[in-house]
Amino acid sequence: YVWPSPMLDALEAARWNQDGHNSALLATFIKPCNSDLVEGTNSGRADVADWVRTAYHDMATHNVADGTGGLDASIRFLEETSRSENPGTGFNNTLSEVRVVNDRYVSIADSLAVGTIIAIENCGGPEIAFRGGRIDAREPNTPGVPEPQQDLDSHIAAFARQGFTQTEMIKLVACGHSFGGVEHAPFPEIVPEINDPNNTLSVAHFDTTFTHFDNDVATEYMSGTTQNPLVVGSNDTTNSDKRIFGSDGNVTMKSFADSPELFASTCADMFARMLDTVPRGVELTEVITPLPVKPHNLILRLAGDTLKLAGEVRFWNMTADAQRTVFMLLDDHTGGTRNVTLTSSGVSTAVSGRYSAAWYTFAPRPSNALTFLSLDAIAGIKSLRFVVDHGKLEDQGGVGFAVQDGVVFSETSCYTSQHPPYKWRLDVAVRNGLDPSRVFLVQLGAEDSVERQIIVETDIPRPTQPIAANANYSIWSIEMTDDNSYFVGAEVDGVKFSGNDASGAADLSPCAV
Ligand code: HEM
Repeated sequence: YVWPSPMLDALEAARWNQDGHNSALLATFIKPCNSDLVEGTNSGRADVADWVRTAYHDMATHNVADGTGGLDASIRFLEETSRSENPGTGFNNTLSEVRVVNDRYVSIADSLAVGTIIAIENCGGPEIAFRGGRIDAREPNTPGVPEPQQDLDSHIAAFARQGFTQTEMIKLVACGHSFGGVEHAPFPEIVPEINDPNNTLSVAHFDTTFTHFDNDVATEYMSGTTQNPLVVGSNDTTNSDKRIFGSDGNVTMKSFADSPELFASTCADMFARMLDTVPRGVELTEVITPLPVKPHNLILRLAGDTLKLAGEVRFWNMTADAQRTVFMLLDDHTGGTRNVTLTSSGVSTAVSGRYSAAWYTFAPRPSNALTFLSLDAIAGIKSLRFVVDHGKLEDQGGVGFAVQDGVVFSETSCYTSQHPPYKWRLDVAVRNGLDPSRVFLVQLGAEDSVERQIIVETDIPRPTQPIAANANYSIWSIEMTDDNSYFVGAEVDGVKFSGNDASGAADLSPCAV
């Protein structure tokens, strides 16, 4: 895709900025892979396993016939987590963690999907294709998660309802049960208390490497050494993995035991299918691959006769190198181009360090604070291009990286009271000649009644008399009386955009009296 595209940019960031500079912190929960931030590292549980199981239980309500259910974060509803098919604390723990990437563009369901992928990839697993665009359910789905005491026919029927054949059932269960195990508290009939200080919740694991993705679940099963509590449990009624794994005469499990590569590639496909099982009518995006060059968190504001620009750019598949030179070319509205040398600001990694990305800040010198580049407000700015080591021009195939300077936050915004009753004024600078059909504010972090982040827009009334900010911009103002933060947005020729510059009473200077 072509940058900027707010939703794809946000999904791409959640997916690929996994660890290090500007990462969304998802990876910190599963680093190292035996961490369980809620239950504790010696609990016998692990966040990676909880996330994978949560994704499956959320999806497992899907019905291919009527299109209901699927990966839609309906597992967040108490009505679902209190069902006997969903025992344990793992679902709530998972949601509280993966929601760090949930925002106005990344649904809770997308957070669960991307969290599951990042967990698997960083704990020994294969790379998994991620698509975004899941829509969070408004209400619980119909029950239908398989349970261990059910017979093989019920499981074949349940997976068929979810859209999977019997062979795919064997594959998906083996892939999932590469992680984690069965915990005593929710399943006392399957697992006794173990009384082990390194396994305080008494979890009987599916294989000996329960925090790491590998084919041990299959090799141990085929060699007869498995301790999988759903295979060798003392009560055969709950030995569902035994029935499922053996249901094709062990053909699938043998192929997995024989080839770790086949197991990994099969699981990459099966996990992607699981995560992409969504209610009918939901349209997922293309597979989100990393943009080779990606501007990040651009902030543009007007201060008198200058436009102030801050931001960073990320170069994919690049490691840190102090000798490297990176230039940014800023093309303005008058045909002029300014050349700025950028400063390295950090490195991020993805997929357990398989990929690195180098980040550069637009700030003229290293600084902890937001340091802005000052641009002439009359010439403005149209787009950015980049050149690394005097080499190839990075301009997205000629279109450049478009920057909108038509509607920006104005630093004349100010407060009269930063405490209840709040009183402040948000000023937006609109470039003369742009003629937006609307200028509005977008409330940061707004949620609807079922916790879905939503975009709440407040229109700023068009001024009856233009108030000039300088020769090229006029001010649109709105009086505010709350303590929320807002982005500035506008609609021009039917196209909506909104900035990254959030402001509230707390961010402003006092109004002149
Ligand atoms: C017939 C189908 C299945 C049955 C009967 C089943 C049963 C179970 C049971 C009883 C547990 C223990 C949960 C606990 O102790 O709280 C469990 C854990 C788990 N299941 Fe399944 N499962 C099935 C399919 C799947 C699938 C398809 C996946 C994912 C692809 C999956 C992933 C997991 C994971 C990762 C855990 C470990 C959770 C943890 O340790 O916190 N399961 N499963």
